[in-house]
Amino acid sequence: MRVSVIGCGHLGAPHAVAMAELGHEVIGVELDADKCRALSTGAAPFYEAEFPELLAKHVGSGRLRFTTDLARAAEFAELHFLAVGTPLREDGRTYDTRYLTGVLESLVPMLREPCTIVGKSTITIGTVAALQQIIDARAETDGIDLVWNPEFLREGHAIQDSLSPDRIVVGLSSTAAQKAMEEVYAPILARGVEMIVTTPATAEMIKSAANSFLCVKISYINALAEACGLIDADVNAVAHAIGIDERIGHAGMRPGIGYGGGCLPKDIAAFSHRLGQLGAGRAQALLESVQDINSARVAGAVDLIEQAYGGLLAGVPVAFLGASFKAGTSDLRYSPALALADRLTAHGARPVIYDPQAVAGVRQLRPDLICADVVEGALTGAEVVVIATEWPQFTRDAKLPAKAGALARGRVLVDVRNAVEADPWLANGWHVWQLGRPAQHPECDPVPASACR
Ligand SMILES: NC(=O)c1ccc[n+]([C@@H]2O[C@H](COP(=O)([O-])OP(=O)(O)OC[C@H]3O[C@@H](n4cnc5c(N)ncnc54)[C@H](O)[C@@H]3O)[C@@H](O)[C@H]2O)c1
Ligand SMILES: O=c1ccn([C@@H]2O[C@H](COP(=O)(O)OP(=O)(O)O[C@H]3O[C@H](CO)[C@@H](O)[C@H](O)[C@H]3O)[C@@H](O)[C@H]2O)c(=O)[nH]1
Repeated sequence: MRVSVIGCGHLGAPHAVAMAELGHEVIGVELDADKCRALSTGAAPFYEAEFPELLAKHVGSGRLRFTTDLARAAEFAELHFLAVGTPLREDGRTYDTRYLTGVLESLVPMLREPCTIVGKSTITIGTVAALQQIIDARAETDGIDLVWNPEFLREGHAIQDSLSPDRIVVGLSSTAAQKAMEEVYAPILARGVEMIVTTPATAEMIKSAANSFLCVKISYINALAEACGLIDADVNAVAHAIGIDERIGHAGMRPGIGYGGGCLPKDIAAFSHRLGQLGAGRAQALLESVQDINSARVAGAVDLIEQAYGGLLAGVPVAFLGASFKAGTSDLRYSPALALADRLTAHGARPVIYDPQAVAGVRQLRPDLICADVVEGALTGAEVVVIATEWPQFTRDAKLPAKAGALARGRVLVDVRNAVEADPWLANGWHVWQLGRPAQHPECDPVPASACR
């Protein structure tokens, strides 16, 4: 098929590449000229595994092109994916849909043939009906169908999730639209992936419900981490043990400093507000308490760092490892790691940030923060080492404890992602602190933490 992808960011660019990999002719439309230029030369504008290779392959073959000119897409494609951003408005609880409405207001009058417009951006309940009105008012030809096809990809797994999704959800209202969706996803459907064909309203609900449930799970284990901290119990052991029951599962049960990123925080905020508007007060109250738990995580991490250091943090040099909102991405949107760096700074600490993929982004976004180009730069002279993002370079490198020991002044490791394997750190004389777990000490483990101070 001839396909366009309008908005080539963290969702749209991998989706465009995936569509080319499925065999379609693809034109990506990206408003940001620098990003568009980079993509056109096969250069990835952000870190995402497997993306650069497939981008170069399909730009090279000519099957995938990028432009800033929407008119080229209007003329070329029989199916248009919308993948522009839907950030929160300043009120912090409703989506700003101006990018979606802007694209539709421009695109629809340019269309000369019947075609399918497929929304992938995340929206709230009732938005498709409002967007349909734009099409009805501006279309100059019949046969323009609007479908909502929410996306479930995770950053860091964007290619894999696009090519092998768990399910495909399509909210639509015509058989022509259903045929178009079956055609564009045919190679995936042929592998047995289920396509859930439903109404636009149900598709909107499915996406909001999925992301908010992920938040519920994360906040549940994080609330248990708080409780474990009160009784010297081990939340990692709790998560492991309860997750063996397949009704609970291990996925999405890693305790830490809370969910961040460009999706979960905004999506649960918008969904809970919308539920309130719709009169679903109990569901709204549930999601509000999930958000409260999440908001408290960063402050809890500062308390743990103070406890681990054994005093106030004013003037204390901290090796701050990690800045992106999770491992596997350079994305800094709503990063709990950056929020923690800010809070430590507000307590007078002196964090020096190192991240394997996000240092350039931090320097651009937050020139006030101090960054190091290499991990050694952050470690040198540190009194405390904080693992703020669970990159395997920090959590699985057995040589890091000795390297850190040679460069740092203190031997205090605080892992606010509960992801580190403690043994190599303990063997190198480090004290290891994690959220909702008893501290581990080199000489006197398994004696309770308080006995070591
Ligand atoms: N990031 C993810 O993993 C993910 C996953 C599922 C759903 N989503 C949803 O997808 C949407 C996009 O998210 P994102 O993370 O890719 O955002 P993003 O900010 O990375 O990308 C959006 C892109 O759209 C471009 N754009 C804006 N207006 C445009 C226009 N008129 N024409 C062409 N391009 C335009 C922007 O320049 C930007 O590059 C959001 O609704 C988000 O909630 C994102
Ligand atoms: O057990 C866990 C899992 C995740 N997180 C945190 O939760 C946030 C989100 O993680 P993840 O869900 O992996 O990242 P995203 O790439 O933002 O993906 C989510 O948001 C996308 C945008 O809507 C959806 O498409 C995906 O299905 C959904 O997982 C990050 O800060 C993680 O560190 C935890 O703290 N514990």
